[in-house]
Amino acid sequence: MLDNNSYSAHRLAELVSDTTDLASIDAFVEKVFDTCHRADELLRSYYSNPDAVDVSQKADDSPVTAADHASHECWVEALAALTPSIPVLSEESTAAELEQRRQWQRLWVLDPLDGTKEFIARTGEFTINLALVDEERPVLGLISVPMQRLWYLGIPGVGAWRFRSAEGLRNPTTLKLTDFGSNSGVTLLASARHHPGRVSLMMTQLEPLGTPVSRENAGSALKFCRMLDGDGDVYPRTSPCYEWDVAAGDALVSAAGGAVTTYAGEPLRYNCRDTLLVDDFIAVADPTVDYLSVLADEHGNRLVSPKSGE
Ligand SMILES: Nc1ncnc2c1ncn2[C@@H]1O[C@H](COP(=O)(O)O)[C@@H](OP(=O)(O)O)[C@H]1O
Ligand SMILES: [Mg+2]
Repeated sequence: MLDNNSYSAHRLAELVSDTTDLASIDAFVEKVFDTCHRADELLRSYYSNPDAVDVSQKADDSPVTAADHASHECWVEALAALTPSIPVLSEESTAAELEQRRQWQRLWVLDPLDGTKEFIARTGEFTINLALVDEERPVLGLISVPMQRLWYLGIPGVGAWRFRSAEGLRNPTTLKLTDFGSNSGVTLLASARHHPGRVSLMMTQLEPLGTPVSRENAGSALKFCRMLDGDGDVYPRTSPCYEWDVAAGDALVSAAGGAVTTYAGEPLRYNCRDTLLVDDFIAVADPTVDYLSVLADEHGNRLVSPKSGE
């Protein structure tokens, strides 16, 4: 599947070189997919048995369920076996487990269940996000969509693909954002929960770049997947979110020829601050379109803030 001869593939091979018995990056990806199968099954089994979901509130008042914890345990155990020297930063890691994280140059960034509110509300719009980060940048991103039985894998500099989980590594669809061409309109990606006033302000700002401006809703990291499917042009984030919500999508969109940047046009950097909240960002399918000229000011600040439009 992969071009194992490219520079990025060699670099990735080096990064995971403590993995034993793996002849190629394909073999490595296959092992990751084995775990994905198991975690997907776990999430689907909780999803079909709401009585077992057991919702509680975290310190930041966001919900967490038995499904988040089960997926976390599944991944942490599998990644420890696959890449013993690469630590895991998960949404469900404890503070003690993350105490040394700023010293980690290379790490897995995991959201074992992104879209917990959607999972509880039974919209099906939840994902698993996994990224391998090296020196503050993602070098591999995987988003699993358990209810659609799809996996999206991106390796910047190598490529991006969508797989049907039933087929594993066989018959991937290559994802190239440039293949979709341009039409006259602009489709903005947002969550159904995102504030309508804020989203409509941004839609008005986008009008100089093409009309009609339309909105496509998708929860959590599914916004990245919709962009990779050719169903969205721009995903400007207006509300806070964490590194595990974004790192895998960043790798995937970049690998497919799009871009994810701050509002100053800089790449996002991971695991390099005390906070795990990610910088405000904008993901775009076509980096030649100057979205920042209408969505940011000359200092690189977004024009629509979390309080705008309320
Ligand atoms: N006020 C807030 N602060 C930080 N992160 C937030 C937030 N509101 C939503 N999020 C993040 O956004 C994710 C949902 O994405 P979206 O808003 O695009 O649908 C949540 O993922 P989890 O469900 O994994 O907690 C959560 O991490
Ligand atoms: Mg989560």
